[in-house]
Amino acid sequence: MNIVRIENVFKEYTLGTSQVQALKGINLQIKSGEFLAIAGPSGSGKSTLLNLIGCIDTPSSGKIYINNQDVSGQTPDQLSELRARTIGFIFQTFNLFSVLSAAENVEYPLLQFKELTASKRQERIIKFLDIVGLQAFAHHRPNQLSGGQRQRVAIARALATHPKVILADEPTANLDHKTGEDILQLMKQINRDSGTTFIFSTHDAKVMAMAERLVRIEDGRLVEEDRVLA
Ligand SMILES: Nc1ncnc2c1ncn2[C@@H]1O[C@H](COP(=O)(O)OP(=O)(O)OP(=O)(O)O)[C@@H](O)[C@H]1O
Repeated sequence: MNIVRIENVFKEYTLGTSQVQALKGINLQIKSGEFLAIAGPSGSGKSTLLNLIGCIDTPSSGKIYINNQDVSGQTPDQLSELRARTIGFIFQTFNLFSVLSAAENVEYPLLQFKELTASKRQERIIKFLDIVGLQAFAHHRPNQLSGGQRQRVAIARALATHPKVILADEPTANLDHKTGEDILQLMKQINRDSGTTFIFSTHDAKVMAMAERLVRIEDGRLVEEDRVLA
């Protein structure tokens, strides 16, 4: 099943009096369970594409289907519901709340789900901090954690809502090479164990090499047949 289907998508930004064509006719299908890298140089359109897939922004034209739902016809409330229940986000700057502990950061997105009791939330916090190897750091605040540990908290937070797709915009950009590789390995392990689809952007060749499928974007276009890596 295709968890993401993108049909002839264009995205144009207005910057002052000029127009920037960030995406120029993107077609892409992503199957449930894929571990996919979107690679390309700075300014090529990677973040724009991830923001569209994540329903943070809408295309200028073309269609995007997430989990077989056409997102263009949805109201802002429907989109935020789809986002909350289907998509997890990981950012290059981690985006953790500095005044909350690791456990509270993981709990935060769960608070919007009224059907989850406090004890169910606790179960998920313990489960996902355990998966990312941070059970001993549950009460630490972000400034008491290393960059790699902060990104692990962000991964646990993204997983906690049981999303179908995790979107990661340059998840290793602020990490040293070894830590970045460990984070990618962890994401890959979770992908294999849980079947969660991962879509991440990168311009780092070593990170691309760890993807199972690689799609290249250049100047707003997919520039070559995407290839499945060994
Ligand atoms: N909000 C915006 N307003 C105007 N132009 C924008 C906006 N966001 C992105 N752009 C432009 O769209 C193009 C694609 O940008 P995008 O951020 O998607 O690239 P990217 O591949 O993610 O780059 P990077 O690797 O540097 O993050 C660039 O030319 C950029 O300047």
